[in-house]
Amino acid sequence: MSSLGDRMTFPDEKKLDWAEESEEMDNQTQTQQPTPAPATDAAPAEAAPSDQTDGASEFQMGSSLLEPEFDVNVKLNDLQQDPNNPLFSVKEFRDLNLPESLQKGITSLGFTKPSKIQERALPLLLQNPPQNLIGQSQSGTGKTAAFVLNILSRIDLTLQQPQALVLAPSRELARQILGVVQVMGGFMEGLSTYQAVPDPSTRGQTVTGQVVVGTPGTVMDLARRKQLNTRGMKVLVLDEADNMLDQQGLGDQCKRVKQLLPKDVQTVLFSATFPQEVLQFTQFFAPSANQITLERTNLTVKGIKQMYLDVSQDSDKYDALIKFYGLMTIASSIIFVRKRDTADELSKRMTSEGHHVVTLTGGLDGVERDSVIDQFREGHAKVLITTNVLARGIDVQTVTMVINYDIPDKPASTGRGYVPDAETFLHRVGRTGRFGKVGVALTLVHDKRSWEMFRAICQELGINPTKLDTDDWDNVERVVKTIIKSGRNAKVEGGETMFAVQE
Ligand SMILES: Nc1ncnc2c1ncn2[C@@H]1O[C@H](COP(=O)(O)OP(=O)(O)OP(=O)(O)O)[C@@H](O)[C@H]1O
Repeated sequence: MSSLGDRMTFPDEKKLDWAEESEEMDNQTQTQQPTPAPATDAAPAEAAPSDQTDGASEFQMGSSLLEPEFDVNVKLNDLQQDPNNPLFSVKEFRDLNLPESLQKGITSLGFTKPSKIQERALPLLLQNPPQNLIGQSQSGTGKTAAFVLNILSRIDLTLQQPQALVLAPSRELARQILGVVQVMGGFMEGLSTYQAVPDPSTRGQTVTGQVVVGTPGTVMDLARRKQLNTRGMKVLVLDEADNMLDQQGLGDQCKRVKQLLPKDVQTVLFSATFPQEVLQFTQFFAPSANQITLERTNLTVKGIKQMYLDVSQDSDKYDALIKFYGLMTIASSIIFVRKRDTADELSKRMTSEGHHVVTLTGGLDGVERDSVIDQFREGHAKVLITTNVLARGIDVQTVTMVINYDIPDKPASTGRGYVPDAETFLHRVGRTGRFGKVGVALTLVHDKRSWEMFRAICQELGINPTKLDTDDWDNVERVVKTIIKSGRNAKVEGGETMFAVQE
């Protein structure tokens, strides 16, 4: 893959008109049981959204990617008044009839208005008798709060036993969700929680927490050893549900956990992505579920500006990366690589050149992983190098740039070779641009195969990225700054877009 011979230029292909740029429309559809609509049966598209970065600058959304030169100011209030924005809402939190203690929890998190997914999902989730829900919404639009508020509103504080279970695909995500439960439930006197992730210090403990958040393997172990009593469970949530049910190992564990829960447990599945084949399967896991789904063309977050660097060969990627970092001050960034070895290698090289980076891969033990993610969250390290283990769900507000050092791929369904993984791409880049912020996603391509994979992903997701020319780094700097300022990928003078744009 890295040989010079692989390098090809595609002057014509880069101008191909197969991905006409379109303003994606937020086409979230909502269907109530008993007639759940498949993802493709979406309601007609609404009007094209206005550009997020055109908002007035009443308060800064923290997107100062290139401090101090570029403060991109976006007014959250403006975004939440745009019916085509996923953060749009006609309701206030108080219209959702949540208990007073939860209203206080919401206020303590600084939330003023619900997002579209919160406004739509919560009335469905809070109904009695409880109903199952499959909920899809773009990355960073507040799905966690939606399922956490439902859970907390159903906890009987007089009963000291597990009543709700959240399963997440990674230790870091489980810890993050638990943190939201604790803050949001901070005004519920006597609320108890339990973190079910591998932890030798809790071995043998009986789980008494009313809300249990963990990874499927640990939860299964706890249940098997009778440390977790599942009889009183009222709610089961699978976050990143498509990933949890799709993956062989996790899927089996989730199914086995579910079998241990009461038959009438309210089952709630959330994700930014539900590929059609997984969505079909989820209906067995969450029968008769209400559904809130998105059309495939609406999955991308508009605040995330897509760019790519085209280098000559695999071994040039590192130099390009370092040059890029040398150009601008980036608040915090995440570099995604395919393999642990690459993460370690990159980390070694960047550290030796004076960059303060941390690395998180599945190769670390739990304590090390906790320490790394905490350092990154607290801003002690500005660059996090990781694999797909952190592609989903992680919410670190200061992340203004995501770099795809390697393009995400997955095993082909035929069992032979690998194919581009658009879902993982979407989740990776979704670590920035959260809840209305502006972020940048930079992808490195270096040969025919990586170019074709990237093109396939862009085509699938309707992305039209801007090419950054590595022969002219001054121009790269100018182009990146212009894109961030203008808030649009196309029509940047001096920045070649991947595909011809039809006006
Ligand atoms: N109503 C709200 N008002 C303001 N901020 C909010 C609101 N709801 C959620 N947020 C914030 O938005 C950010 C993203 O939320 P969250 O992590 O739940 O997104 P998500 O939809 O689960 O994303 P992903 O698909 O990547 O997991 C968080 O920092 C959260 O605190």
